[in-house]
Amino acid sequence: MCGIVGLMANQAVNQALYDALTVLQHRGQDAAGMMTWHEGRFLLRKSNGLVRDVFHTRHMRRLKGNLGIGHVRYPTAGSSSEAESQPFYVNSPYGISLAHNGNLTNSDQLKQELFSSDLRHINTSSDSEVLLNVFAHELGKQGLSMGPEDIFDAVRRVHRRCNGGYAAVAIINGYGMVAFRDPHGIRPVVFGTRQEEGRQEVMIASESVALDVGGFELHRDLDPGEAIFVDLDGNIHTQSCADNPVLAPCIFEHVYLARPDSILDGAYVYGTRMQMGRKLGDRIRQEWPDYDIDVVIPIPDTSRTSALELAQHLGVTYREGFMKNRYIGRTFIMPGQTLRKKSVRQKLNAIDVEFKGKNVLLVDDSIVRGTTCNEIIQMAREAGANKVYFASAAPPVRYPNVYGIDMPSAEELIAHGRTEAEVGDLIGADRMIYQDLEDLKTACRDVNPALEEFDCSVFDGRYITGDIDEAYLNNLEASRNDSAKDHSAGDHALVGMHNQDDDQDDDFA
Ligand SMILES: O=P(O)(O)OC[C@H]1O[C@H](OP(=O)(O)OP(=O)(O)O)[C@H](O)[C@@H]1O
Ligand SMILES: NC(=O)CC[C@H](N)C(=O)O
Ligand SMILES: [Mg+2]
Repeated sequence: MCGIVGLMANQAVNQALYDALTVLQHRGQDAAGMMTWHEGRFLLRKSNGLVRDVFHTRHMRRLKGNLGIGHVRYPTAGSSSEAESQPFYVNSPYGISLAHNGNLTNSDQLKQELFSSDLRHINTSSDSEVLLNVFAHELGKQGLSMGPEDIFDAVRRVHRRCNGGYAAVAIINGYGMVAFRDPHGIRPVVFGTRQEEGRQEVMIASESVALDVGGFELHRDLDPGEAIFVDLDGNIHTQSCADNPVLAPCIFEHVYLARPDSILDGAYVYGTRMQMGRKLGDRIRQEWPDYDIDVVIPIPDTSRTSALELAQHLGVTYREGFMKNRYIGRTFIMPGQTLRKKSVRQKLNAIDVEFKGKNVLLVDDSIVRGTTCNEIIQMAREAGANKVYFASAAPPVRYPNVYGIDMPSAEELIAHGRTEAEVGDLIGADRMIYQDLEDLKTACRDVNPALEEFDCSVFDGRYITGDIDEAYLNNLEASRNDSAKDHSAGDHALVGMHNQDDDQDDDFA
């Protein structure tokens, strides 16, 4: 769940892209990058760190041009090295740069094909470099003087070759900006426009909040399998490029990933989270009619929306019993369990008076590894709570994610192979309440009834792309579990395959 953005404007795009990346920061905290296009040349700045740390004034000054794309990264493949941060670039055909959110599930096979049939070399272990090269190869079949139809044909062939979840935005040198979404629409991508001195400017982004901050009017989401091409005059062309598109967006975007003020596939995330709170309230009423909860306390940030609605629905007092350190980012998307665990205590602190002698219901949006709830329950007890109940606005997370969320290992998921009550015991809760999966889906459909299907694989183990088997999951677990990552976390100092520039002062200044 990285964040992507692309902008075709009639003025310099660097600041607007920076602003958009800042509001997409919750989708990736490991690395950030921006590629602009100016007078037939690509200009790149990318590095590890938050947006504010990666782009300094000297970089911004050099990111010239009226066309550009940007990326914030949360790795799901390869390493967290700066060399695998995005956007990526290939010189042939035309010169293409691409930023990707998601995860390809057949990237090993594609890499092989790229080498042996397409005569292309992949220099990193990133699946996004694979996606770019497949796109480039397919585009290369079109020859010179391409039109929108040729680009859509290339995307059609990308869909036939690539499996998994992907939303991507790209610049084609001399032609314009392209974006496409996988045939299940697993990862989100929207587009919108604004008028600037009578001319249309177009932004494409993972979430609508990026458009809001730039004053763009949201047109719509890309449909599953659809591509959009914006030519250099700002004209928009769209086409469905998949053989059998079926919208099945990742439901975890609504649970946790997206910002509540985003509208994804026609549903306000704020609204879907409120509905999750109501449904959870209904479940408590049903299964625990004589509940003795004195106060409902959310685990900031993401659970706030559903916890408030849950409290109101049950008629119980809602209190902000944990204060969040605003300078610590999201802990779930941090690399490594040691860092995640340490960060929970740094991030959240209890206000004792809200706990002392009370039966508290702590509400989180989801429990994944159990890092947060373990610490939080202890903190509630240390603050003097009488009983500590725990509710999750999502069902138990029991299966790995293969479409762009870094949950590679079933063994690391606290609910894997456990009942709800067993999880409650393990985290030390006096009672445990989980959302029901059907209720979660209904919560989203209550906001947009057109949403029929979802990717719910982390909850039900059903992988919508149909290509995930035991062997794939075993391989993923072995290569990406926490200890495997610790081993490969060595020295990622960049030795300079990319980002060379002739003024050479920037990286050393
Ligand atoms: O069971 P775990 O492995 O701890 O994962 C789940 C927790 O992680 C997320 O919080 P995070 O701190 O990432 O972000 P937030 O501030 O947006 O809630 C999520 O909101 C849960 O609180
Ligand atoms: N979270 C994502 O969307 C990750 C994109 C890509 N798979 C990477 O690892 O860089
Ligand atoms: Mg949280």
